Amino acid sequence: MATGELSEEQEKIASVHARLDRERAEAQAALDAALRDADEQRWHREVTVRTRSEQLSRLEVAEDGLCFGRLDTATGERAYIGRIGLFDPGNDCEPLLLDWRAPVSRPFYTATAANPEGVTRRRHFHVRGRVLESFHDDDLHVTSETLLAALNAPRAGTMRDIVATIQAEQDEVIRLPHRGVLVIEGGPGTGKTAVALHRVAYLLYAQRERLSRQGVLVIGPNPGFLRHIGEVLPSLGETDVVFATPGELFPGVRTDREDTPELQALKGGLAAVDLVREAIADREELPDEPIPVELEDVTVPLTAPLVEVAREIARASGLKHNEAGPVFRRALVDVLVPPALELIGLDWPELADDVRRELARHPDLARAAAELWPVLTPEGLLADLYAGRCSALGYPELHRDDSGAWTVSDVPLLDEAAELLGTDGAEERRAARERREAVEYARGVLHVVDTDAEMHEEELRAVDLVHAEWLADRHTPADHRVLAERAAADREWTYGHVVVDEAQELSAMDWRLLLRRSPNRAMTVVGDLAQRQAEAGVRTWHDVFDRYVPDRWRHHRLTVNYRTPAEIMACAARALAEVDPDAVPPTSVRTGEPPTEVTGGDPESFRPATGTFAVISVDGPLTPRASKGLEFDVAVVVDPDRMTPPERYVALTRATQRLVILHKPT
Ligand SMILES: Nc1ncnc2c1ncn2[C@@H]1O[C@H](COP(=O)(O)OP(=O)(O)OP(=O)(O)O)[C@@H](O)[C@H]1O
Repeated sequence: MATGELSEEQEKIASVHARLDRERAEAQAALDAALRDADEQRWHREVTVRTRSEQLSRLEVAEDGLCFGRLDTATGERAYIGRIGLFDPGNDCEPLLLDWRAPVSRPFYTATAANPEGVTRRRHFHVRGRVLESFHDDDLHVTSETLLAALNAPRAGTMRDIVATIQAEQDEVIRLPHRGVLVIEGGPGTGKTAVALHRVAYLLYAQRERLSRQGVLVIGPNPGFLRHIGEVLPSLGETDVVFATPGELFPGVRTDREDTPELQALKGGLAAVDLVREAIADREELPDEPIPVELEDVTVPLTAPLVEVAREIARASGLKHNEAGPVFRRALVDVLVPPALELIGLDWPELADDVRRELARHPDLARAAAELWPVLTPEGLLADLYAGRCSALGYPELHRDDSGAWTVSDVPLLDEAAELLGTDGAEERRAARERREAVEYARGVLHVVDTDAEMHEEELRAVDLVHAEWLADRHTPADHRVLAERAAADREWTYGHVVVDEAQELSAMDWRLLLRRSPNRAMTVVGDLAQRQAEAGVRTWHDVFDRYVPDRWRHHRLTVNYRTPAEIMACAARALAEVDPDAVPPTSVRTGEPPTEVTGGDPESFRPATGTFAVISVDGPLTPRASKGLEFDVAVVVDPDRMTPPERYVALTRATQRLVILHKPT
């Protein structure tokens, strides 16, 4: 590495930083101006402030490792690759720095000696702050020095982005143009999570307009995992992403309580849809005793057979339970008219109309309708089911004392119930009323404007140009919450893209819920069937996706292990063979030290002076289940023989440097 060349490259890096500084100053000035501008309409100002703040934070996070590579091509071109794209306005907007996601940057990740894609040199920069310490050129076929340096470095508490070292097999998946469900499968440490997150960043770049309107949902198994991966996308400047665990997918509920494996299996199977249907049907009741409805002259008994006829009419309407409530009530009136006339003893058509009117307004009948066909909420329905109704339905095992203390497996059931119950229309009626009022108000405003000034007939008037509906829309305050907040609070929100990590753990009912959130079926699904710990989880990907996207799902396998050195992987491979004798373990890219096996002693004694550390044991502090997707420089696995084979496989593949197997003395 010649000194002259180093200072030439340093100059280049300084110039891209200078450009970044200028863009930041411009964005800051625009933000300050928007904040000062009191004349601008409030909603307009809020939008400008938000857009500028987002732009500013994107530019700020790009600072760290802004430019990490250079590509030279056979045609004599030279391009610098970085975290964002920067252009030179003084030079016809020539690119100064290419965004890593731009199509022209692709050969930086994919060129090989066998297929150089026109690349003659790939250069990696090692930058600290803004100072270029060194660089090296790789010869397009050996494992890059930069990759090994990144993999050998001690881990921070949270996952980092890998933009500077994405490998060719990973790049292919990150940019795959597939529009349906993409299943990425691979053993532990093959970079599935890293790839899925970089795919999100890539899609946000390639389809920004659509995805920033609809947002992206990323599902991870538990809050610890979400914390672990939570920094990757912000470090790439992306924020329109909602992160959630399966226990947070029903608005208003947030839980990490687990049912027993038996209950998870019962609630997770598709038969649970019928269970929810039965629970609703159970609330469309017949009276034990006839209910007296007192009319002016006679008292008519509302008997079970009459209610049954009304119930059949309501059910035959095909409407959801809550939406069919008014149908049931009208049917009750209809079925009561003939017995009422019989009791009165007269059968005049006009009298029938009077009786019908009286019944329709009758409080006894309204009360009876509300009891026999109540308006139900998903939470109320399931709480009543678990509190006792489950026994009569043949599921006594569902009973629990704290019926409203939701578990993760209740979440898709609540969502199913919301689907089957529908709304009672109150929300829609309120929205329609507010809109009517806004239009009325706008009409009034237009009327004032129209009559205020004296005008000639041929002159254009406000009402000729502006409709009341349009004016009302302009003044209805828009919802300015950030997308992530709006989406997370709305059960009917549909996302532009859904990513599911540790997907092997999700039940059939979880998938039903998630596919509702993704009507366009644009999903990236990441998992490893050999690591499945949940009883109700995925057995084969065909089971899940043949049902929903028979010809729009693709399976892609990653085979290289970037986390665990070969010696540790060889030990973990024995656990893998117990899970599935035919499974092929991933190939480690690094070698390291063999695992240490000891009997007795304090796990804490293995804690390294620096770097991350965990003790994984069925009794905690970190259980195999909670360790899913995480990694540590040093991992102590306590009594692996007490774990199930998939638990053991997960626990033994968490270490990046050193694995200690500690047997408790018997
Ligand atoms: N190209 C790469 N450059 C640098 N680091 C990488 C690269 N690919 C993966 N890694 C690192 O390898 C480690 C394992 O990656 P990741 O957690 O995504 O694997 P995984 O397949 O999701 O594992 P698991 O199945 O155990 O959840 C992470 O530290 C990740 O940053």
